[in-house]
Parts: sequence; C-alpha cells; structure tokens
Amino acid sequence: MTQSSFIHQSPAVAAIRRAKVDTELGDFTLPRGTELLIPIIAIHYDQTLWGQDANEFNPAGFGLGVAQAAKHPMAFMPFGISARRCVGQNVAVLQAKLAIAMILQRFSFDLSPNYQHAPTKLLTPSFTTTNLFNNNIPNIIPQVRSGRIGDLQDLILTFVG
Ligand code: HEM
Repeated sequence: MTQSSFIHQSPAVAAIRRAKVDTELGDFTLPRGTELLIPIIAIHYDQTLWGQDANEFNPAGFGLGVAQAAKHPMAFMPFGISARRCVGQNVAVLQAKLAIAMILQRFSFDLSPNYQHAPTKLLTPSFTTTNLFNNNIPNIIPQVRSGRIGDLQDLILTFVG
C-alpha cells in the first residue's frame, strides 16, 4: 500500500513554501518572498534516492520501514513535510487500510492474462471509478475472480465518492 498508493500514485504532487526572510539553503540564496515548489512526485521517482528500480513495483524494498527504504529519510513525503504536513495522515492511512480489508473480505483477484504494465505518475482528473471499470481499459486492472464487479464499484465509491 505504501508504494502503490502513497509513493507511485501520490495524490499530492507538490508542496509549496514561501521564504519569510532571506534564507540560505545549501548553495542557494533565497530572497524573502521566494516561493519553493517541492516536487513530491518527482522525489518519489528519483533514482538517486530510491535506486535504479525506482520505477518498479518492489514492496520488499519497504521491509525495514519507509525511513530505511530510500537513501534519505525525507525522500518519502506523500503527506508533505514539516509542521504544516497533512493533519489527516492517520485518518487517510487508516481509511485506505479499511477499504482494502473490506474489498479483500468480499473479492479475490488475480492478474488478467491481458495485463500490460502501464503505470501512470499522476492521478489525473480522468481517473474516476467510472473509467476504472470501463471496458475499454480492462487490462490495467486485475480481474475480479469472485463477486460482482458492480458491488466492487459500489464499495470503492463509498470511499472515494
Ligand atoms: C491520501 C490522502 C491524503 C494525502 C496524500 C494528503 C496529503 C497532504 C499534503 C501533501 C498536504 C500539504 C503538506 C505540506 O504542505 O507540507 C496536506 C495538507 C493537509 N491535509 Fe492532507 N492528505 C490526505 C488526506 C487528508 C485527510 C483525510 C484530511 C482531513 C481529515 C487532510 C487534511 C489536511 C489539512 C487540514 C492540511 C493542511 C495542513 C496545514 O496546512 O497545516 N488530508 N495533505
């Protein structure tokens, strides 16, 4: 879940900060008022931080926890950083675990024979439960082996609206 939901499909693509005073940041001098965009999604795919397999789905890399998974402990920032990081983080993670548990209690999955690995870096506005279940793109999701697909859609809709 950490890798698929919060690293590779990070809902927040960036965080923004503005320097309140003239600031030295490493080799950079930031005059007061300078806005910094912290590219969360780019950091999550950065091979210098995550290694050559940064684009691969490799949950085993998180075996020792997220802080150990990358070369820098701050490389994982789906909920932002510092005092203004997301206040809803615990609720969001709990809700995601709950949703997965409820789905797995009712359905079982295996990989479609037509599966083509086609990861996207952004949850685009067109990524809705309607087109997720659209027959035009059946091979990007696993096949539902038991239960009605409509029931699965209803269940997901109760979480994501
Ligand atoms: C997967 C779900 C979520 C993700 C990925 C996410 C991510 C983020 C990020 C990246 C920020 C900006 C942090 C920064 O600027 O450093 C943020 C801020 C915030 N989030 Fe979330 N969030 C999620 C769910 C939620 C939920 C469920 C709530 C409320 C129950 C929530 C409430 C907030 C609030 C109030 C802030 C502003 C905090 C501040 O400015 O002090 N978020 N979130």
